[in-house]
Amino acid sequence: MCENRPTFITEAQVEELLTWPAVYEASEQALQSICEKRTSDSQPSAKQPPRPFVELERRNGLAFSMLGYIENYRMQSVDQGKVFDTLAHKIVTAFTKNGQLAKPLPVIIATVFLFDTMTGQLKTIVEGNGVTAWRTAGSCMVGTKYLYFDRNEKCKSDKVLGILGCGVQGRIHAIGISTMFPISEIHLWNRSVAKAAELKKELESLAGTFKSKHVKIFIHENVRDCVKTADIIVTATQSTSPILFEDMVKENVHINAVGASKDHHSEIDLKLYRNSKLYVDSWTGGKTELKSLDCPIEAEVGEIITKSKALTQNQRTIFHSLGMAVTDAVVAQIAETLYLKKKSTF
Ligand SMILES: NC(=O)C1=CN([C@@H]2O[C@H](COP(=O)(O)OP(=O)(O)OC[C@H]3O[C@@H](n4cnc5c(N)ncnc54)[C@H](O)[C@@H]3O)[C@@H](O)[C@H]2O)C=CC1
Ligand SMILES: O=C([O-])C1=[NH+]CCC1
Repeated sequence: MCENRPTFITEAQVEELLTWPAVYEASEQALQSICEKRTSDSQPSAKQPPRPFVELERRNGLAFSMLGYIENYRMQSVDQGKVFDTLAHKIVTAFTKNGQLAKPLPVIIATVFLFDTMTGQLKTIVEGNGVTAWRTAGSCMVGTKYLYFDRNEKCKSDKVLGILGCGVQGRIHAIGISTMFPISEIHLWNRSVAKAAELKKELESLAGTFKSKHVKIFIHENVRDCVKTADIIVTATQSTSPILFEDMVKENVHINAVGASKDHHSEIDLKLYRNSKLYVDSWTGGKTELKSLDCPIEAEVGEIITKSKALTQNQRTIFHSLGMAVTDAVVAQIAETLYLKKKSTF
């Protein structure tokens, strides 16, 4: 049925093509697109149903599917003046024993399929682990800007970043946030200190590319020491019980909650949730995947961006990033657009 074979974009190519300004811009558009309330004609719009999960108990495996359509969005840093629309489907598998294979594989493997929005034909397959990592950091960067840096004047100078969990997500959030925002100190904690030490080394080698040129990096043996001076915290572990408690954090802190396993809210103690203002990437995700969290949700970040809801000043904020199909769609779209541009110049 397909006249041409789909284009295939590898993880290595994704890494080469993506840039932080483009991912930030795309994530901001995606977070606005899902807001039900329209505040302007230029606001992008989108559809993304809740994601279905399939468990393969006997194989220690899990699969879920994320389908999304986003239209009327712009990415000036990718293609000036172009109005994009993207239909994408990401399939994620998580097989917990992959690391123990003779030839180890990542536990999580994601693949994004991009379809022609005029004909519905499959046009591009993008290996999706990099897309997932960059787009998750992209959402948290937008959350950090609107929920923290825009909060009040006190938030404008150099800030301290605390990273809990130094795996794929902890790493990419440390890099993305320090690239886009004035971060003077990065504090790292991981269950095994060796992994935090590895990330420290990598961040030191990248420090010249960060917004603050003299960033200092520290590793800690416990969470309390890691977060005690942090203005912005990222939780990116698979902890099934709370690791972050209210008496550990500063009054005005902003927390990006990324990790946790099946129970999306297990990293943060309930008292800290209840004494913070809780924001989500999407109401759909919040209402389904945070159903068992006994704490009210204030708003979607998109509602703050579009000003359909006001942000209360001087508050502690938690941004719960659950993951959205449309953020995968826009970041895969950056990769496809830049890949085809590069190919056409050869
Ligand atoms: N919100 C979103 O959109 C996304 C969320 N995630 C979630 O983020 C989390 C991290 O994912 P990755 O960085 O890809 O995984 P990873 O395996 O690369 O890193 C996970 C880190 O968590 C730590 N960890 C594991 N169990 C722990 C425990 N019980 N207590 C404390 N630390 C523990 C490990 O030491 C490791 O450094 C996962 O829960 C994953 O499901 C992943 C992708 C997108
Ligand atoms: O949104 C996403 O892609 C994921 N959330 C948890 C693991 C991957």
